[in-house]
Amino acid sequence: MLKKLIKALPYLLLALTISLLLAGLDALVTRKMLSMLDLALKGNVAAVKAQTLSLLGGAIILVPLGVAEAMTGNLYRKKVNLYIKNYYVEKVFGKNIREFQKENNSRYLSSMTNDFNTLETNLIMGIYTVGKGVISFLAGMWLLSTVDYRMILFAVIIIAVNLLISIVTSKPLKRNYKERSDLFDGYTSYIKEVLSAFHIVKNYNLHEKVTEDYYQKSDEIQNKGFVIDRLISFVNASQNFIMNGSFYGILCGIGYMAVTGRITAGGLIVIMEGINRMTFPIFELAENLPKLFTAGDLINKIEDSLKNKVTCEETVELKDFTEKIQLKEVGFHYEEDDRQILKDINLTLKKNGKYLVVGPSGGGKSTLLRLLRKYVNPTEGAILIDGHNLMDVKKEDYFGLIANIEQQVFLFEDTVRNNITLYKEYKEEEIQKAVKDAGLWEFVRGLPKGLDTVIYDNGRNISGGERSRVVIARALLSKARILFMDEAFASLDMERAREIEKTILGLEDITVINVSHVIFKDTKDFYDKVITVKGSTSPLFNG
Ligand SMILES: Nc1ncnc2c1ncn2[C@@H]1O[C@H](COP(=O)(O)OP(=O)(O)OP(=O)(O)O)[C@@H](O)[C@H]1O
Repeated sequence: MLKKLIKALPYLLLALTISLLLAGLDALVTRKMLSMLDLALKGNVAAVKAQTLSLLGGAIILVPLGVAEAMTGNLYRKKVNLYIKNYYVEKVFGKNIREFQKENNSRYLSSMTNDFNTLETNLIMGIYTVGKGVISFLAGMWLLSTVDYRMILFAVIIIAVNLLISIVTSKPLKRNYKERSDLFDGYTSYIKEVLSAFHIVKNYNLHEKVTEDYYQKSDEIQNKGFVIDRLISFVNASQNFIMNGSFYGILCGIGYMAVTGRITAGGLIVIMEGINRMTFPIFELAENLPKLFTAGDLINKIEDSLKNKVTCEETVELKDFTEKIQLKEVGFHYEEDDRQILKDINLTLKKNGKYLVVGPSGGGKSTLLRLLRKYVNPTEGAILIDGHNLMDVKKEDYFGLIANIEQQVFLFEDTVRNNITLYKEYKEEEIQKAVKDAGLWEFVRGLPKGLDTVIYDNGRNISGGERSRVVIARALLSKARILFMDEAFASLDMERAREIEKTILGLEDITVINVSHVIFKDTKDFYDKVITVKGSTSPLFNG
C-alpha cells in the first residue's frame, strides 16, 4: 500500500508546489505592502506610487493560485484514494478461494468503509495538511526573519516541541485506533448478519435481542471514539499551551523592540502577520501529526488481512486438458481440524468422461469437489492433471478450464445476457444454443426484453429454478473442459432436472463430475462411473 502512496507522490508534490508558490507570493505581497506603509508614514508618496502596480499585480496572481491550490489538492486526494482502493480490490481478489471463504467477509467491508475513511482523514489528507502547514509556517517565519532573524530560533523551538509531543502521544492513540478498527470489523459483521437474517428476526420475535446487541456494539464503538477524542484533546491542549506561551514570549520581544524604537510600524505589523501565519498551521500540525503516526498500524492490519496464509509457488502452465485427472493415495483433513475427511483415494477421471458422485451426508463429496476445483490441496497423496501435480498448476490456467454449477447461485444486477456470457464475447447462435440446452428458452421468450431484461438483486425478480438455469447456461456457454456440479438440480422440478442432466451428459467435449443426492434411473446409465464417497470410514471409498 505504501508503494501506491509513493505512486501518488507527483500529485502531492504538485499540490504542495502550488501551495508553496501561493504562500510565498502572499508573504511577499504582505511584506511589500507593509514596506509601503513605512514609506507612506515617512511621506515618500512617489516611492509608494512606483510600487503600487507591482503590488497589485502580485495580489491579482494570488487569485488563480488559490484556485489552482484547491484543484491540485483535490486531484491528489482523488488519485491516491483511487490507487489504494484499486490496490485493495486487486489484493482481495488475489486471495485463495478457500481462505476467503473461511473468513468472515465483513472484515473486508469494514476495511473498505471504516478503515479507508480513517486512512483518508489521518494519512492521505494528514500528509497534505501537514505539508501545507509546514509551508505556511515557513512563510510566516520568513516574514518574521525580515524584521529580526533571531525570530527563527523561536520557530525552530516551537516545531521541535510540537513534534516531540506528537511522537510521545502517538503510542496510546495508535493502540486505540487499532482497537476501534477491530470493533468496527465486529460491528459490520453483526449488521450484515442481522440484515441477512431479517425474516428470522421478524418470525421469531428477536427484536429485543437484536436491539440489545446492537446497542452494546454501538456503545463500545462510541466509547472508543470518546477515548480517542479525549486523547486528541489532551494532545491539542498541551500543544496549544506551549505554543501560546512561545507566542506570548515573541509578543513581549516585539513590544520591547517597538518601545525602544528598533522596529518600525510596518515591521511591527509584519511580525504580527508572521505570527498569524504560523499560528493556524501549528494548530493543524498539532491535530494531524499524532494521527499521521497512527496510520502505519492501520496499514499493517489491512495488509495482514490481504495476505494468503497458504502460498505455494505455481509453476506449471496448463492451457488445455487433454487426457486424464488422477487421484493417487489422496487424503485430506481441514487445517483447523484433525479429523481425516478423505483417505487413500485412488481414482482416474478420463477426459470427456461423465462421473456421478454420490454418498451419505457428511461423507466428503463437497470436500472431494473442493480438492478437484483446486480450492484446497490434498494433505496426503497427489492429484495429477495430464501428469502435472495440480498443486503446481497456475490457478488462472486451471480456472480457465473449469466451470461450476452450484446450488448457491450468484447473479449480477445486469441483463440475462450478461449474466450468461459473463461479459465475454460470444456469437448470438452460441448464446441461444446454451439458453435452449439449459431449458431457459421459454423463460427468455416470455421476458419483456428477452435476453436484455435486467435481473435485479441476485435474481429477486425470477424463480429459484430460473436462476439455476441461468447459471447452467453460463457453464454450457463457457466451453469449459471440465464441469463440476454440486447439487446443481436441487431447485429444479424432476422433469426439468432430468431434461437438463440428459443435455449435459450428451455433450461430447466436456468432462462432467456431478455431485448429487438425486439419482434418476433413466440418466444413471449415461454416466461412465458412479463414485461413492463414504468418508474415511470403511469402506473408505469406491469408484
Ligand atoms: N471447513 C471445514 N472445516 C472442518 N470440517 C469440515 C469443513 N467443511 C466440511 N467439514 C467436515 O467434512 C466432512 C465432509 O463434509 P462435506 O461437506 O464434504 O460432506 P458432503 O458429503 O458434501 O455432505 P452433504 O451431502 O451433507 O453436503 C463433514 O464431517 C464436515 O463436517
